[in-house]
Amino acid sequence: MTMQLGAGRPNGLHGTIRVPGDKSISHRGLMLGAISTGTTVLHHFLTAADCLSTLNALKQLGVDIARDADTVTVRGNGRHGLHAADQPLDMGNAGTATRLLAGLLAGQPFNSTLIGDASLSQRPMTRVERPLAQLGAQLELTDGHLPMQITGQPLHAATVQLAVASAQVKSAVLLAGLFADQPTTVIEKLPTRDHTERLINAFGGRVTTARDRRTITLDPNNQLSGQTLTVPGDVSSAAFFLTAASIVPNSHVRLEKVGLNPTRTGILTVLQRMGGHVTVTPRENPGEPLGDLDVRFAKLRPIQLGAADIPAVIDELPLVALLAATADGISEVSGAQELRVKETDRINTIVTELKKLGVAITEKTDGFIIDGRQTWQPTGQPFASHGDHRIGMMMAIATQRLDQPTTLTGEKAIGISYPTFWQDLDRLRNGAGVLA
Ligand SMILES: O=C(O)C1=C[C@@H](OP(=O)(O)O)[C@@H](O)[C@H](O)C1
Ligand SMILES: C=C(OP(=O)(O)O)C(=O)O
Repeated sequence: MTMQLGAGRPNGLHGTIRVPGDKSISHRGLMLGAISTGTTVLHHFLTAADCLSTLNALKQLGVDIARDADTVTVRGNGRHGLHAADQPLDMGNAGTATRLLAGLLAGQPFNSTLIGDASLSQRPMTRVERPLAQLGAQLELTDGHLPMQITGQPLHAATVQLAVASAQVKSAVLLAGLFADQPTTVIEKLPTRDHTERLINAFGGRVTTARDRRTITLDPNNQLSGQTLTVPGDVSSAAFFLTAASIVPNSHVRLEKVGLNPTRTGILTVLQRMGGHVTVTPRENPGEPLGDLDVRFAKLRPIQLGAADIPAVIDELPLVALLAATADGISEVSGAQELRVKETDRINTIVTELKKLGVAITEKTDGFIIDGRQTWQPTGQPFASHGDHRIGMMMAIATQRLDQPTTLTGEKAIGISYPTFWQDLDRLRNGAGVLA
């Protein structure tokens, strides 16, 4: 499918939006609700394809879940209440859902099979199989990938040192650890998003993080109980409009009620370091930090990012590339080899798409180098998502700087994480609720 995109607006993008709920928190809220006693209500749940894969898988496991617009009600089955599914669980495109569920299902008294779409079936699963095996889990992969057969086992305590900086792997071990006989400790390579830790505690569990921010211990001895919470806006979705307003002249955009968990806000640090004009107004919120972001067009400086910077900005690196493509100098991103195993090889798809804009970008094994001083000279080739939601949205944002219409193929992928992306973009193009 090909979509026509209008030329950028000379007056830029204007207005206020509230982006949909956080994808990471929506997945986790469902899973923890499912094994809690009592009812969990998630307001501002992300009703995108990835989170619906989690919702449907949990229904297949015997959980009663009702959805009314973006409010989801989960009637928890308690710690020992999940049932075997009679069909394989189809995780669609969702890496997070697959890895977290692998952890949750490893310690159940029944077997499960996980499958996924073509992209997910190429993503590495040994990264969860190995650490979970240390707790006694039995996962059988297909040449390191999906389909995954899980033979439910009683799990035991372990201290697990992770080989990759991945919140998905950490969370898989913690969710499995909820079903182990003794406390589980996970030692991360670098601190990664801590939504699982915060949410387990919010549901009445007990997770502690040492001062090094990398050593996390879970005590499995508490029954979780259902909660009512409002999912913060997804900072990874807000990042598209933070970028748009920063690179399209004359823009001024406000993003309300965005999650500002410091393990996720690398894009704000990047924008500040590049000389972007962003103001953060925090709001009171239990559990997860929240706030409003006000952003205006700015002339940007180049930036250098290394391995330690990557986890807090991992999903926003396509946008870092786009920001760098407008900056007054040479930017470099290193230590980002994890991008090669996302929905696409994102290093390759970023480079391929930005080259179509005439951007001076060089591919490295673990990142890219971009000279933003060169004027963009679009080649006229249609832009492509490559089936990757974040690549499709990055290019839709890039075209807001162009003064001619363009086309995008594979736009359907955007529904994986941001089904209302085009409405929000149109709203800002039309200057809805214009700001001074
Ligand atoms: O835990 C999560 O919710 C996620 C963690 C990240 O993956 P890794 O932890 O594997 O890097 C991120 O890319 C993904 O979009 C969501
Ligand atoms: C990498 C992503 O998601 P997942 O790993 O859950 O497919 C993403 O949303 O950018």
